[in-house]
Amino acid sequence: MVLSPDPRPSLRVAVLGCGVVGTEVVRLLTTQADDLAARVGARLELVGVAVRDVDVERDPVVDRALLTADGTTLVEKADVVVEVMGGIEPARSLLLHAIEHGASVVTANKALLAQDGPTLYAAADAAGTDLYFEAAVAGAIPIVRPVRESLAGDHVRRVLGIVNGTTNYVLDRMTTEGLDLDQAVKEAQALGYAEADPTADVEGYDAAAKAAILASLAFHTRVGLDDVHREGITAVTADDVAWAQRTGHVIKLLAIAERGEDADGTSGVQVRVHPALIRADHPLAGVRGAFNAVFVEAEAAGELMFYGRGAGGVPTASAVLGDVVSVARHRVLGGRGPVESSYAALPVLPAAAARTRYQVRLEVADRPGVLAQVASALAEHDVSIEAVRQSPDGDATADPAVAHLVITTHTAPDASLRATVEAVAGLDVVRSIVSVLRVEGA
Ligand SMILES: NC(=O)C1=CN([C@@H]2O[C@H](COP(=O)(O)OP(=O)(O)OC[C@H]3O[C@@H](n4cnc5c(N)ncnc54)[C@H](O)[C@@H]3O)[C@@H](O)[C@H]2O)C=CC1
Ligand SMILES: N[C@@H](CC=O)C(=O)O
Ligand code: NA
Repeated sequence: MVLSPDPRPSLRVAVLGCGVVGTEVVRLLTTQADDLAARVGARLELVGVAVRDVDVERDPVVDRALLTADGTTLVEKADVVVEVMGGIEPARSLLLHAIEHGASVVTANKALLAQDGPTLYAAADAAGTDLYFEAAVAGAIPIVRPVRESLAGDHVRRVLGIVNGTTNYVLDRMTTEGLDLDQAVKEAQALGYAEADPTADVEGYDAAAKAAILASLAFHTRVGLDDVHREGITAVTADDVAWAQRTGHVIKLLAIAERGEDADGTSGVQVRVHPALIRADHPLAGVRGAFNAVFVEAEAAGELMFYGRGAGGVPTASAVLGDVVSVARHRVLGGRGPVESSYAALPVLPAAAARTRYQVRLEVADRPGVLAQVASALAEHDVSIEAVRQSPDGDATADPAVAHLVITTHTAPDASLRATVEAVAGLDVVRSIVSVLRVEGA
């Protein structure tokens, strides 16, 4: 029997990078080829995969004949370029080159978008092509599209969530299995969750990049990596994790982007990433392993929650392919996806403007009147106490002259809370401040 050729046009797809995500993108492009063709209205022809070293042993799904070390030439012959190599260069130059040659681009590269998104947007705008990046924030979870498109008619007030799978996995393993940070990071690397350099995860850079991207989309304002207040999880100890549990909390690395006001009344947005205590019965506390969850609070829509797999090659490839189908459809049917929206240009406020609560653990002299001194230091800074707890039996320090206090404050500006902790640390009766953690998600 002679098969008649497929009458549909075809689009040439190039993939840059063939690691954890790239391999799964190639697998989906190959194994789902017929369904993708039906959904797009054109066959997606994989014309090449750019890698550093073509001789490295790879998953058999990747046809060796398609490998090339010359990404520049590859992108010149593609209609759609998928960038999953990570890092700033050469990813940035290759994407710009691809766009200049008229390609639509899909990237999972949050580091690049948070550093130089506006350049990529401007290039895509000038060339009349698409720039899509669903996989760059919270892996498989549809969150970029909902914030960029579905909520385009609403007024977003706040975005709060867990957007880094590696640190969530690590904190979860520390909480449930008592692993130390290094052991848990090694596991996350083996599972394909961690960035090429896991420092990006544990120091909060990856979450900060995602927070910057979400804030830019939610508030129609350019927010870059440097605008995000960032604290990672390296200072979180096993003792912090145990104390969190004792006080009915879990520790999560949170990304928070919200509208707010500075001390002088300036309205703007405040974006931060830091570990925080969350009440054990809060929905975010139940986000386990490498899963992510993002809450979006919008004026008309109310509260929305997005939950799913935030890391890993297979789930992330799903988000990449969703974007590939979208940009490919635009090439077949005409039209384009959204361009950059930064018209609101809101001021980005410092972390000091954030309103939050603190839980402070401190060691004090175990004698009458100490609590009153600590309480009055807080009151002088207008910080009120929600709860005070003394170390329970069996957990007191070995020295009977020293007591362990856990103070949880009510909400106050971060700047006041910081000043309060400094004042408390300076009291004669205070031996040491053991830890200071924010409490979120009241
Ligand atoms: N692994 C995950 O769970 C997720 C990763 N991402 C993002 O996806 C991108 C890729 O991540 P992974 O696949 O995990 O990284 P990976 O390190 O496993 O893969 C990157 C691949 O790109 C190749 N590459 C790097 N520089 C190159 C160059 N100059 N020329 C040719 N090839 C080059 C590397 O050799 C490697 O094979 C990154 O931007 C990452 O942030 C996004 C969401 C989830
Ligand atoms: N390293 C990232 C991968 C996805 O973005 C993470 O752990 O979340
Ligand atoms: Na996503």
